[in-house]
Amino acid sequence: MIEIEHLTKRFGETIVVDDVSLTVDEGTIAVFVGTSGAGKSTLLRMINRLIEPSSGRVLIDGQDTMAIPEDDLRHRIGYVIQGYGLFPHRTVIENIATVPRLLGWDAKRIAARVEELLDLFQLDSAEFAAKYPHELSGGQQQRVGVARALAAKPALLLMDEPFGALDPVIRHKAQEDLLAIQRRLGTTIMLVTHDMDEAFHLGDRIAVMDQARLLQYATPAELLTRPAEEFVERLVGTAERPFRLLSLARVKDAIEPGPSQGEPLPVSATLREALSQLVWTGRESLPVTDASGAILGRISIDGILAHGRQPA
Ligand SMILES: Nc1ncnc2c1ncn2[C@@H]1O[C@H](COP(=O)(O)OP(=O)(O)OP(=O)(O)O)[C@@H](O)[C@H]1O
Repeated sequence: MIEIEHLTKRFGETIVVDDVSLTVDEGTIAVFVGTSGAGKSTLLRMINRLIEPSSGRVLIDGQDTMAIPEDDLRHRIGYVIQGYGLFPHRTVIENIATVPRLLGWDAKRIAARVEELLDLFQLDSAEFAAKYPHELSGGQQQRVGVARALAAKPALLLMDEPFGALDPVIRHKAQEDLLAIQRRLGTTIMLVTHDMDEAFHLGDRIAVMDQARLLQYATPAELLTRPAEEFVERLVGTAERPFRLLSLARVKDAIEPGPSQGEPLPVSATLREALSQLVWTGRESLPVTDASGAILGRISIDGILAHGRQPA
């Protein structure tokens, strides 16, 4: 668990992060959004002490980060930035092995871990292991960057606009891969983004910052249905609200008994995907199937709309 207590950063007279307190539960993703210059990156960098706090403290699993030597701290916390920060003169393997080497792992253990990560990130070892960063596509570099950050099994992964340089298709794939890997490894993640869709897709909780202050820290559904301030409401996008709510719920949450006609929808689809398919096919309802293809019931436009409505 990560506990941030009254964290503040001043540069001269300017307060860049103002008395921020929040907790990130183990194995969850906290996403930071807000206007440019709100202090998101500074907050993130105070966690691994790339920037020293002016006041307040950060506890990792109950331990004050000020009591941990800086090198140890950075080995325990993975850090991924836009542009990936790969070492240009080191191969993919050498990049990924950086922290395990610094920690003095033996060669066999390092090789096994690198192999495991290449596999996890779908980078074929025979093809990629000996390549240099400039020989990789942006998406591949991004995967190596995240693999490197995870190499020594860090307790926490900090990600500052990790997908900012990727095109929309690769970006979506990178988000899906991150979610799958995070669920598998149980890593705690704090991620900064400008992209609200990304925030709603990835965040167990979303922190909204403006002018150095934390305005709200809540689940995606709470941000939509109970925004703390008008700024939060505007940032999440008033026109997008019902659709974002629908993307947070699944077909299984609105399934009804009874028959229906047409191409079935998987029970794992989001209600937004289901609505899109219903509108596109011009139907009032569609059958729903489980992973084996068995029909479970149906999903209807009326059933979906009830989930996107403003709460009473
Ligand atoms: N070393 C520094 N000295 C003085 N001011 C700084 C320093 N680093 C950052 N700032 C200022 O602190 C404020 C917050 O910057 P920060 O990068 O944390 O914001 P951000 O929310 O991450 O913005 P963006 O979304 O544009 O990356 C900015 O106004 C920035 O100019």
